[in-house]
Amino acid sequence: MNILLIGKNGQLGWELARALSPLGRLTALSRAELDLTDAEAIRQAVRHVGPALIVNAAAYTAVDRAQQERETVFAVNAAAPRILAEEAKRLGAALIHYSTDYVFDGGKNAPYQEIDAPRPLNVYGESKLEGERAIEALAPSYLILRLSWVYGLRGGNFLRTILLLAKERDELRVVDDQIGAPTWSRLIAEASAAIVAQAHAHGGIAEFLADKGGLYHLASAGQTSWCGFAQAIIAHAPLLARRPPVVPIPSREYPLPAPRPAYSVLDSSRAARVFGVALPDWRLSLLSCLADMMP
Ligand SMILES: NC(=O)C1=CN([C@@H]2O[C@H](COP(=O)(O)OP(=O)(O)OC[C@H]3O[C@@H](n4cnc5c(N)ncnc54)[C@H](OP(=O)(O)O)[C@@H]3O)[C@@H](O)[C@H]2O)C=CC1
Ligand SMILES: Cc1cn([C@H]2C[C@H](O)[C@@H](COP(=O)(O)OP(=O)(O)O[C@H]3O[C@@H](C)C(=O)[C@@H](O)[C@H]3O)O2)c(=O)[nH]c1=O
Ligand SMILES: [Mg+2]
Repeated sequence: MNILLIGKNGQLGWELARALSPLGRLTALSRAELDLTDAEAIRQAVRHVGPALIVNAAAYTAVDRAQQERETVFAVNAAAPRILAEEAKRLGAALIHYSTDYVFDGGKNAPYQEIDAPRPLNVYGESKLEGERAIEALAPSYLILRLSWVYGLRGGNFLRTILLLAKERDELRVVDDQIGAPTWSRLIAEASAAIVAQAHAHGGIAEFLADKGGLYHLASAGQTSWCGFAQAIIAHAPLLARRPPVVPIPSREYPLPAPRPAYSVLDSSRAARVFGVALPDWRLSLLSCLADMMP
């Protein structure tokens, strides 16, 4: 099976390149090799590879910068997925795409299900929702996995930021009124690969996802605040020379251009039921990830 992976240098893309490689002949492209703001380049790349499966791990993910760069954000997060959906349809290929808990407004106080109505608070979330809707409208065989608070040892993410700040600051001040579930990029990639691997028994990936695909939530079990996440990182990161205290603060004391949902825990039970993939509690995964920092 030919697999086309887009966004191979992102935190999730890097893990997907590893996790998907046993499943087929993988062509993995970086931004330098395929710029998703170039519609014609997307069509050419897909037609050149002729994949049975397209996996899109690329996105515009700078939530605050996105507020000022609406046009580029929508090109990458909405227009590009639309083109991928059109091309997947044309080839009879399956499309796997990732979305975010930031499609929700945070007004709920129980885990969000796939049937809950999205209402994004920021440009990033709006653009990701439009990308979802384009795929749902156009692709006959697709899987959209909505993720939350993705971290890993590579790329820009909250865990890496906290490890850097621990070296520089005597005290960290982190918001404790935004609740979600930190999710390790490696486990998302492995769960994605496990779903793809199930297609063998179901007549191929396009047939499998035409039947069982759709929109699914996939995040760690449990929940915490960014402050709770930061405290766990500082407590358990190996080889830290200093472990400064992490002080809880309200979001109003950490003003940012983009509003964020106060609550965005995802209910991932549908993915567990249909595909048998369920991620462990966020603390357990964090410990596995931190253990990976050891030489
Ligand atoms: N990070 C998170 O907390 C969350 C992420 N998600 C979703 O998960 C998916 C993966 O995100 P993640 O790995 O964390 O994000 P990263 O920001 O780590 O990676 C995104 C990748 O997309 C690439 N990219 C950006 N713009 C373009 C472009 N114009 N053309 C081609 N490639 C481009 C980046 O390239 P370059 O390396 O050059 O910058 C980068 O490699 C995305 O769909 C994201 O929306 C969902 C929930 C949470
Ligand atoms: C570094 C830092 C952040 N914060 C706050 C700011 C913000 O409200 C919250 C989260 O920080 P960040 O800006 O790193 O996280 P953010 O970019 O909002 O993360 C989001 O990224 C996108 C791509 C997603 O899809 C989401 O699931 C989510 O992971 O923590 C502090 O309070 N103190 C600090 O020292
Ligand atoms: Mg960020």
